[in-house]
Amino acid sequence: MTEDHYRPLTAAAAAEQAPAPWRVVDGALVARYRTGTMVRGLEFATAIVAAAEAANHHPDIDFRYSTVALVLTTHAIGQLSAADVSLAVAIAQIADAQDVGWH
Ligand SMILES: C[C@H](O)[C@H](O)[C@H]1CNC2=NC(N)=NC(=O)C2=N1
Repeated sequence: MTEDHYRPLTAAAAAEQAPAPWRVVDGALVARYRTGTMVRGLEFATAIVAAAEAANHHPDIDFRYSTVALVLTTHAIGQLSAADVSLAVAIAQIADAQDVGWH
């Protein structure tokens, strides 16, 4: 893990760099996606876990019948880092690829 990977970020910087629907709440990046069914939610979560494993950086996942909600923060430094933004971007790309919305 390079130092840059866990480069600390201010809430403002993370909010600016993370794509919709990600936003900063209480010092963490959060997003809630509407999957519509738990089956699609599992497909979405499975792709998220693959990206998390590849990055060795993991979100908290709240997996429900029609939504998947996510929280990202860097436990190793107890605050937001570049790794959180990077994974948020990857998850937003997975959502786009799977046509998962958030409204
Ligand atoms: C040893 C391993 O690199 C660490 O435990 C990783 C795993 N995934 C992680 N995920 C998150 N969100 N924060 C971390 O600090 C973190 N650390």
